[in-house]
Order: sequence, then structure tokens, then C-alpha cells
Amino acid sequence: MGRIIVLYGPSASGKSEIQRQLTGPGFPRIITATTRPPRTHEISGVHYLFLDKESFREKMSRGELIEWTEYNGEWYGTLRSSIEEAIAGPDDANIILDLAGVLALKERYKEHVAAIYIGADLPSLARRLAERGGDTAETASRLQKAREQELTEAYMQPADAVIWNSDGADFGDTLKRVREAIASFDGRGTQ
Ligand SMILES: Nc1ncnc2c1ncn2[C@@H]1O[C@H](COP(=O)(O)OP(=O)(O)OP(=O)(O)O)[C@@H](O)[C@H]1O
Ligand SMILES: Nc1nc2c(ncn2[C@@H]2O[C@H](COP(=O)(O)O)[C@@H](O)[C@H]2O)c(=O)[nH]1
Repeated sequence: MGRIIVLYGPSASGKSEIQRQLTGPGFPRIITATTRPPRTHEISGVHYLFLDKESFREKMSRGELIEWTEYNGEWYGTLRSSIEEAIAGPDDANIILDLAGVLALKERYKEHVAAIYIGADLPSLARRLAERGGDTAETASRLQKAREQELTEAYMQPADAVIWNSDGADFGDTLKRVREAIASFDGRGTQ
């Protein structure tokens, strides 16, 4: 049975880049659904399942989502089938969620789930979000959420490992620490 490794943390802490480097044969990525518009490089079915609000609501009402959350006025949700297939399969899998998603998966799938908090300090987040460009109100809202919620001890508390990836950290070293954390979860959650 596969374990689900969840990456969570503030916007621009490096979760997607870490996921991109770790994903491969034997460690697939689980995609979630969102009503947010795709960024320029994002492809539906690869980075997210991009849905309009009506289709998202239909999935909710049919019970196809095991959890969902609102972030910045958009909806994000985890497909029940994606998690149940991953757990039934032979391989571990990875997924990016927020704290609400971590708590929902841990409550429902208990020992199958381990969460890694990926953090970065506020100046790093601000620099990376500015470099990403786009809507300044959205950037401000992401930074406010980081400052008020996602960088607090309470937000990190459910994590099985906490890994910092601020500017100045060597990204190769960050990846090494994430791999070591995943290896340290062995023996937990593979019943
Ligand atoms: N250690 C690092 N030093 C400098 N830049 C980094 C580092 N790690 C990641 N980055 C860069 O920070 C930016 C944000 O990373 P990424 O998109 O992976 O963040 P994220 O946590 O997935 O954000 P979001 O939740 O908003 O999608 C990217 O341009 C990435 O290359
Ligand atoms: N609870 C859930 N959170 C999710 C899901 N998919 C993504 N996320 C989190 O949303 C924010 C914003 O994502 P972004 O791609 O717009 O930066 C981020 O914290 C994600 O981790 C989900 O299905 N459920």
C-alpha cells in the first residue's frame, strides 16, 4: 500500500519545484482540482485539473471530492479517486495541499499520510512572488496569508517534518533534506 506524502506551506516556499524534482517513476504526483486560472506554464491534467466553478460544484455535490478549501477567492479540492487509487497502489505518491487538506487527509487516512511543511522567510516569499509577477492584489493577499497564518507555529504543528527553503539555502540541500525526511517516515504508514 502506498503512502501519501503531503507538501504544504506558504505560497512561493518552493513546494512545486520540490514536487517537480521528486516526482518520477515510483513516486507519482497526485493532482488536485481548482477553479483558479492556470499560470502561463501550467497544463490541465498535469499541474491541476482546472475546472470552472460550475464543474467544481458538481464534483462537490456528487461526493467526488474528499475535501476542499477556498484560497484567494478560488476553490481547490482533492479527488477521492486520486487518493484511494494511490493508497491501493504499490507506490508512495506526493500531493500539495494547504493545512485544511493535511488535516482532512490525516483524519481520514491516518497512518497512510505524512506531511512535510516547506517554509521560507517573508523576504524570500515576497521576492519570489514579485518575480512571478501577475496581479499585485493577489500577491499582497498571498503574503498577508503567509504572515498571519502560514508562517505561524500553529500552522506547522501537524507536520511530520519542517524544512526551510529561504533564499540563500542551496536548493540541492533542500531536496536532500526532503528526501531524508521521506526516508525517515519508512516503517510508518505502510501497513
Ligand atoms: N532555495 C531557493 N532559492 C531561490 N529560489 C527558490 C528556491 N526554492 C524555490 N525557489 C523559486 O521560488 C519560486 C517559487 O517556487 P514554487 O513555485 O515551487 O513555490 P510554491 O510553494 O509551489 O508556490 P505556490 O504555492 O504559490 O504555487 C520559483 O521560482 C522557484 O524556482
Ligand atoms: N486543501 C487543499 N488545498 C489545496 C488543494 N490544491 C492546492 N491547495 C493549496 O492551495 C493553495 C494555493 O495554491 P496555488 O497553486 O494557487 O498557489 C496552496 O497552499 C496549495 O497548497 C486541494 O485540493 N486542497
